[in-house]
Amino acid sequence: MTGNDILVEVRDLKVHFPIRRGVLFDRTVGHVKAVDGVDLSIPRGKTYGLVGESGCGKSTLGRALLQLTPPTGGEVNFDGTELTTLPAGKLRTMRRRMQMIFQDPMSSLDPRQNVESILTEGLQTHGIGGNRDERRRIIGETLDAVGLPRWALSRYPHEFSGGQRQRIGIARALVLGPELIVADEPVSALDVSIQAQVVNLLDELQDSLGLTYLVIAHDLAVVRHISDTVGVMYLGALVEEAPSDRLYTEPLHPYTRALMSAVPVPDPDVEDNRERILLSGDLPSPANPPSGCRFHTRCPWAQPTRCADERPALRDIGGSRVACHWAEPIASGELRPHQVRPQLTRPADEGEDPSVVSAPTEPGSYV
Ligand SMILES: Nc1ncnc2c1ncn2[C@@H]1O[C@H](COP(=O)(O)OP(=O)(O)OP(=O)(O)O)[C@@H](O)[C@H]1O
Repeated sequence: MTGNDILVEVRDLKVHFPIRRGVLFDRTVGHVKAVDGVDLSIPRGKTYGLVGESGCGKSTLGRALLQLTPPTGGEVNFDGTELTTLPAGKLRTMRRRMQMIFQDPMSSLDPRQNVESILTEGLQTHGIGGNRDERRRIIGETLDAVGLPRWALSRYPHEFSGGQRQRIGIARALVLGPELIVADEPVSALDVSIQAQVVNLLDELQDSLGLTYLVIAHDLAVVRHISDTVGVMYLGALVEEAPSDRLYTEPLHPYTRALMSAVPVPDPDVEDNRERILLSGDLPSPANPPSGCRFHTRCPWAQPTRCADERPALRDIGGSRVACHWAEPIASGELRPHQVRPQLTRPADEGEDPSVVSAPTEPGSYV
């Protein structure tokens, strides 16, 4: 097995949810294009971090990858098997190898089941562990792996802290011996002090068990340290994908640059002088995405040509994949962001906060 052995390959994946209206006769009046043409691959034993703001389609992509939400189009290949056309019975068998960890362990764990029952359920469903002793052995090893004591078995989810509950969630996935784990916001419901422990646990488990991860997070800091590759999503599509270090040190897509510029830096001197990129407007609706580049309505570098009418493909630029027509002149500084004018949000005599500025929305020019 090599680092380039691809475990998961996603091609042109689409998930379009129908928008239905009508009381007597249901009719489809449009579609929410939650995922709209995503290509990505994850080598075995590696971590792919997926980031982007709320509503950009991260969770839907994770669920579609595991076929928990049926894709509308595209392909998902898992270890050589195409999942989108797999008969239901075979897909159920395959599920053991692909597990999910959720954001809020409290809502994903049944409060009426104790830990032993939670962990036994999956083993029984998949016919793992021939008898009670064998199942107990597997469960005991899994508890050790996630750092939970044996007495946890007889306890219920509400008797644990948030961090311990997430360990139960991880144990529930792990007990089946999966190869791929999709972790959807695995630490965002936890106290900051606990987040690092859970991230470290995921890291250790990957090392000891050779797991492959898709880690979904809106927080760039969470994925940075555990990801080998990071993909940035905007309105259902990847806008940039790069090796983790490179993405953070050399973001190329204007949206990635804006996300990075919002992350505070601990060094006060750097913090005072760092570039901050303001995005104008809200995230457009995935039911009615902008034409051309979906980011052009908020992009500080948007140009009068191409951006509004030509959807940029993800293309290779020195080891990153970037979906921007103007990535090279932006990176070189030849193309500059539109100036952020101090434009007050309310008339001056209404007691406004003069520090509040908004970026202009009209496209600028090549300078
Ligand atoms: N079952 C569904 N039916 C209709 N629309 C849906 C469904 N699930 C998600 N969506 C819509 O798809 C879009 C993407 O949602 P998704 O939850 O995948 O985004 P996300 O990036 O994971 O956001 P968050 O971090 O808030 O979960 C959103 O506009 C959401 O409202």
